[in-house]
Amino acid sequence: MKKRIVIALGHRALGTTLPEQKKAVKTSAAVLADMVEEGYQLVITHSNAPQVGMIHTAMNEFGKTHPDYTVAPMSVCSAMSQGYIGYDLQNAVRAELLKRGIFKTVSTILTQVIVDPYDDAFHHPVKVIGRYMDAKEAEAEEQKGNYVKEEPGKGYRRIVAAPMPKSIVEIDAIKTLVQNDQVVIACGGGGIPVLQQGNELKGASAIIEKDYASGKLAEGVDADILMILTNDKMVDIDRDTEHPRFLEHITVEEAKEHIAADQFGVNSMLPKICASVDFITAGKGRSAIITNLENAIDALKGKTGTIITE
Ligand SMILES: Nc1ncnc2c1ncn2[C@@H]1O[C@H](COP(=O)(O)OP(=O)(O)O)[C@@H](O)[C@H]1O
Ligand SMILES: NC(=O)OP(=O)(O)O
Repeated sequence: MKKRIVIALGHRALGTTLPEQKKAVKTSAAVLADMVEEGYQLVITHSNAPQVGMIHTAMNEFGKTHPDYTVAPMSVCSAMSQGYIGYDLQNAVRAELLKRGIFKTVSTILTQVIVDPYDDAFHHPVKVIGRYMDAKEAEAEEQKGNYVKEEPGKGYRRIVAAPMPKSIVEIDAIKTLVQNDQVVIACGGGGIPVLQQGNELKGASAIIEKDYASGKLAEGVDADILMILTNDKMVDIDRDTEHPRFLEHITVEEAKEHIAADQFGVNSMLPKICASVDFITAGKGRSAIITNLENAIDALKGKTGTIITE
């Protein structure tokens, strides 16, 4: 039976601007097509913070010349980012598969993810989105009721709430496609955060951390492997000391010990490790791999990367 894998593409595998993304998806598509050739069933997901910030800025610019325009909600910008990234990615993967004589539908599912309206994250925005702003632009954002954070020496960035994903609304559609051996892109940018109100789903002003959504997605499609592709070949510990150590193969228990020892960046590596631990713990025989695009295929063969198992 084919192994099912959820692959989460981070910033490096996607690029941050339009031309960068166009180029990056081609490089990523070649690796994703290698995985199809290796016999894996793929569910792909991705980051979106630079793209969603860019879309939000563009929508606001439009508003300046259209007085009856109301600011585009973050959930709408999130949906646009899924469409825009998914469009580039699905075409790049489709073309790469065709080049190899593989005829497989690649589609993007516009995915909504339910969040809890009482999630404490709504009171403590931490998720950085978009480009750097100068002090004047930052002040204008604050006057609109938005939150900004200063990064000394670099400028200001917008920050939004990052509530935890509770459930994936379109999970049955995603499962149907992957069960039929099609390539699916889903839960992009952590999914569009929505609040359940009776029969209605209302967009929430937030961005879900894509690593947590990736873990939920991997659970939802009952994947064998959750692969998170980020900047570095391996996760390390004691990284700010003279003796950093790469983690090759660790168990969930060891991962938990490193979490307790604050070994991981709170808004960068920690969500990747926590999502991996939750995914592995929720099933049997599962594993998670954290590495970069260049080493993805070798990591699947157990030759490199940080591999986490039960
Ligand atoms: N212990 C760690 N090992 C490896 N990387 C870490 C660690 N702690 C923090 N990081 C940071 O996590 C970054 C990757 O996370 P992030 O910037 O969120 O990227 P992505 O877009 O891939 O999700 C790395 O570039 C590194 O700076
Ligand atoms: N949604 C999300 O987590 O995006 P980034 O990985 O770009 O921060």
